[in-house]
Amino acid sequence: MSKIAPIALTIGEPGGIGPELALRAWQRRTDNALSPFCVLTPIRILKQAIDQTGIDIPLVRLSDISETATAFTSALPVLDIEDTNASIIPGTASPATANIVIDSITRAVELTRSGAASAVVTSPIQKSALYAAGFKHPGHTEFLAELAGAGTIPVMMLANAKLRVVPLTIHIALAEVPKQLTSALIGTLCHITAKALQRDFGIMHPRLAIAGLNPHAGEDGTMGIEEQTIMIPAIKKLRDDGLDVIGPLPADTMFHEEARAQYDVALCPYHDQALIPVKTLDFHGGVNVTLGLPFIRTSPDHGTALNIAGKGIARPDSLIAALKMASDMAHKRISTGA
Ligand SMILES: NC(=O)c1ccc[n+]([C@@H]2O[C@H](COP(=O)([O-])OP(=O)(O)OC[C@H]3O[C@@H](n4cnc5c(N)ncnc54)[C@H](O)[C@@H]3O)[C@@H](O)[C@H]2O)c1
Ligand SMILES: N[C@H](C(=O)O)[C@H](O)COP(=O)(O)O
Repeated sequence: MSKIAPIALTIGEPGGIGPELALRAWQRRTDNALSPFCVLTPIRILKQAIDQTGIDIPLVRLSDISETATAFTSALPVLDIEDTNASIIPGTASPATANIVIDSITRAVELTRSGAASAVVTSPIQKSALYAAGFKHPGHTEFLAELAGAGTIPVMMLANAKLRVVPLTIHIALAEVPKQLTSALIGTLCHITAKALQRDFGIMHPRLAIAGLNPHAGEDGTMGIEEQTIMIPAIKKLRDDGLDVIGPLPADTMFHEEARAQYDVALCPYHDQALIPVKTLDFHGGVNVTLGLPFIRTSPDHGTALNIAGKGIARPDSLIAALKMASDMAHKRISTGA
């Protein structure tokens, strides 16, 4: 298999489960055949997680990310981020550590864009704590798009072995959804999704299914008109462009097993419509991947889980799945030259 550069893993919210999951993932590196990764963080955050959880693994401070592969066999590699020395309390998210969280993401993107890292894998952030510190982006997805440069349109996709979903609108109030859902938005996001499924997931003829916004996909315009005015014209245009698209489908009946067999990805007008089925079908196997970026980014599908942070009981499955997906994507891009 081709060799890839190391994966850059961000620390996420230090008071959440991110630090202990990094320890656990390294601990299970051999069983899961994980590609070498390093964590971008002040090392004391991982030392504290070791003390608190009892996950007793060796750490090694790198002077350069290129040392990751050699170090990875015997210790978890750590690349330093400037410390604010703010105290960290497991189970409490704090704006005082926002600079660490943001620097870790920014540095991971720099390393990946320069080719020193093959992918960014992000640990969960506590959005409210970052907002309190002045962070202006709804989440990673939008922040990464800004770091990627003007004109980047990021597409959030969550995937597990049973389902792939894309929310067409992301972190906005439900009342805003009908205002932001346009034919142009649907068209653009469907094209980005189809291209990414071809390039990174080996699905050469992707089948897209679009969920309606209203109950029963509007019941022919009697329960809402957005299907008629926005969604059906967008789907017609996408078919004219050569894409395999069905919809708008009633959202309540498109996620059972036989229905899921009809498509490769479901695109849904709003966040919860897309994320509830995927997280319900397989929470611990889910990965959040951002399509449309000029670099690879994946993430576990769960959040900071403050209620269990520091106890050593958080499951690393989703982080491991995210690390594996990032590595698979990087290998595929090398082998196909894509
Ligand atoms: N990629 C990200 O950065 C990301 C993703 C989702 C949520 N979040 C943020 O996380 C914060 C908390 O969100 P939430 O409470 O809705 O969701 P959550 O995923 O943090 O927690 C939901 C439930 O699942 C459990 N859980 C989560 N991960 C687990 C794991 N690895 N092992 C065992 N149990 C686990 C938690 O204990 C909790 O009971 C919010 O600020 C949210 O915005 C961030
Ligand atoms: N919407 C995602 C979820 O609920 O899993 C999550 O908040 C992550 O968003 P970012 O990757 O943009 O931070």
